Amino acid sequence: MAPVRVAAFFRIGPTGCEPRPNPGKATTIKDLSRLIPHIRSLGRRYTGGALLLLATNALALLIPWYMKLAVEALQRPASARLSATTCALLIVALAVAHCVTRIYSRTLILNAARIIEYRIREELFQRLLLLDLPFFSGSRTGDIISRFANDLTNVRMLTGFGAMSAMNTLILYGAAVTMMWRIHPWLTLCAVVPFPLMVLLVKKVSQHMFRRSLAAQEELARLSSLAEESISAIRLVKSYCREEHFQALFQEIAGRYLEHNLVMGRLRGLIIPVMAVATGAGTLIVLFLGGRLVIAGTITLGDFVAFSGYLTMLVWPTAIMGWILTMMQRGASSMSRLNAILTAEPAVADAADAVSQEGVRQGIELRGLTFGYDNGKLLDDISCHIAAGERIGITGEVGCGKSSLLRLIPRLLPVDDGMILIDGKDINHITLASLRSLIGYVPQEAFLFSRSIRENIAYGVEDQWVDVSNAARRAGFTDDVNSFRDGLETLVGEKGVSLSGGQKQRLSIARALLPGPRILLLDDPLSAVDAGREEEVLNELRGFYGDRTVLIVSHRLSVFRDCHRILVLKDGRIAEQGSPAELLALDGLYAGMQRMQRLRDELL
Ligand SMILES: Nc1ncnc2c1ncn2[C@@H]1O[C@H](COP(=O)(O)OP(=O)(O)OP(=O)(O)O)[C@@H](O)[C@H]1O
Repeated sequence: MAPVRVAAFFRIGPTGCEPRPNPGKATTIKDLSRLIPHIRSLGRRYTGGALLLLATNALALLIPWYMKLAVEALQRPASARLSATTCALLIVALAVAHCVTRIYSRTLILNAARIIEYRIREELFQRLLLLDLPFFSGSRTGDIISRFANDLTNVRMLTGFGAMSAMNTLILYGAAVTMMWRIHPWLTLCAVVPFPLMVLLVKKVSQHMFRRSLAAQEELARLSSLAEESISAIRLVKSYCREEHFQALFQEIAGRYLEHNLVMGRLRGLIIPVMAVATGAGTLIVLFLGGRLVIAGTITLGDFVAFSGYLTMLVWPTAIMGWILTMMQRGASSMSRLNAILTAEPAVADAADAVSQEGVRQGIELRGLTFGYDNGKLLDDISCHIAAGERIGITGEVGCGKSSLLRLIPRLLPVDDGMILIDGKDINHITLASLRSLIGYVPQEAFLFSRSIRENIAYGVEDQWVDVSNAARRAGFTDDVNSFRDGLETLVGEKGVSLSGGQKQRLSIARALLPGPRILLLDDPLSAVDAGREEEVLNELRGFYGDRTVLIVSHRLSVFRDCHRILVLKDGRIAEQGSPAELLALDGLYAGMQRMQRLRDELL
C-alpha cells in the first residue's frame, strides 16, 4: 500500500481538535495551568502525601546512619553509643515504618491524580455534549476517543507519579546531600560529579522517547479511527470487497505504531546502562577517595558505609529527573490536546438575554436567511413566512441545502446571517432548551442506539416507561413491532443493525412524534419506505399533524400529499412556491419534477 494513499485517507487538518506536534515552552506552562484549580482543590491530599514523603525519606535516610553506628559499634564496642544488635533492630523498625509511610504517601498522591483524571474526563464529556455540528464535522471520533484514553493517562501520570517523583527527588536530594556533606564536603562534590551528566543523558533519551511517544499516540489515534470506521461500515466494507484494502491500511499504521514503540523500548533500555555507568563512576570515586580518607583516619569506616548508602539513594532520583521533565512535556502536550476540546466553544449557545418560547401561535419566519459552510454560500437571502399549523414541503436538486435549512431551525447549525423568527422572536434569543423542546426533528439518517425499540422511541422523554405504542402506530411501525418476537423490547443491535432502512426511519419518526412537538421537521423521512407503506404512514401522520407546523423535505413529491405549500429551492434561493396545484399550473421546476417522477414510476 502506497504511503501517500494512507496519508490522504487520514488527513490531519487544522480542525482545532488536532494534536499540536511541537508544544513550545510557553504552551507547556499555559496548557498545564488548567490543572492548577484541580491540584488546589486536592491540596490537602497533596500536602498530606508530601508530608508522608518527607517522613518516608527521613526514615530512609536514618537507615544508613544506623548502619554507620552499627559498623562503629562492631569496630569499637566499648565506646559505642548503641550496640550493634540495637542498631540492627532499629534498622528493621525503620524499614517497616518506611514501608508503611511510603504506601500511604503513594496512595494519597496517586489517588489525587485519579480524582483529577476523573474530573477532567467528566469535564470532557460535558463539553463534548455542549459542542455542536461545526465542531464534530471537523473531528474524528477515533481521535476524540483516543484523547479520552491516552491523553488522560498522560495527565494522570504527570499529576500522580510525576508529581510524587518530583517531590521525592527534591526531598531526597536535599536531605541525602546534606547528610553526605556533613560526613565530608569534598567527597560529596566528587561523588556527585557524574550525576549532571546522567541527568543530561537521561533527558536527551527522554526527549527522543517523548517525540516517539507523541508519534505513537497519533498513530494509535489513527488506528482507533480506522477500526471504528471500518467496524461501523462493515457492510460497506464487505459489499465493496474492501477487506484487503482496510487490512493493508491497518497493517501500515499498526506497523508504524509498532516501530515507534520498538524505538521507545530501545531508548528505555539505554537509561539503565546510563544509570549504571553514573552509579559505577560515583561508587568508584567514593571507593577510591573515600577509602583513602578512611585509611588516613579522616572519616570512620562507619562514615564510609553511610556515605555509600546515601550515594546509592541518590541514583534513582537523579535518573528520574530527566524522566520527570519528559513526563511534564508529555503531560503538557496531552493537556494541550485535551484543552482543544475543553476550551472549544459551541457555535450555538444561549444568548445572555435568551427567553423561553412556549408554543407556536403566529408561525415561523425566515428573513433574509443566508447560510454556507466553509465552501461558500448555500442558502442566499431566503425569506418566507410559515403560518402556525401550516404544512410545508421543501424540495430541490440534490445538495441544494434542504437539510441544512431544516437544521438551522432548531439551531443545530448557527444562524449568523439573516434571521429565523418564531412568533416574531429571533430564535438566537430563544433558549435552546425551549426551542428544541418545541421541535420534533427526524434527520435524514436515522440513528439508533443499541438498546430496545422501546428505549429508542422513548429516547427524547424523561419517562422511559411512557406508552410508546401510540407513537409507533402514528409512524406506521406497529406491524413491524408485532412481527418481532420480543415486540417493543426487541434489541436493535449496534446502530440498529437488525432493522431494515425503512424500519429505522419509522422508528425515528415515532421518536420525534412521542413528545408531541409543536413543530415537526421531517428530513426525507420516508426515502427508504416502499410506496404502499408510504401511503399508510402518511395517513397516520395526517392524524397526528392537527394544528402542528410541519416542514417536510423530500425528493419524492408524493410525500407532500398533505402539504399546504411547497418550496422549490434552486441556487440557494426559493425558485418557486405555492400549493401543488399552483405549482403544476406554473409549469416550472416542480411540474418538471412531477413529470419525471411519473415517467419513472411508469417505467418501474
Ligand atoms: N457539515 C458540513 N460541512 C460542510 N459542508 C456540508 C456539511 N453538510 C453539508 N454540506 C454541504 O452542503 C451542501 C448542502 O447539503 P444539504 O445536506 O443541506 O443538501 P440537501 O439539499 O439536503 O441534499 P440532499 O438532497 O442530498 O439531501 C452539500 O453540498 C453538502 O456537501
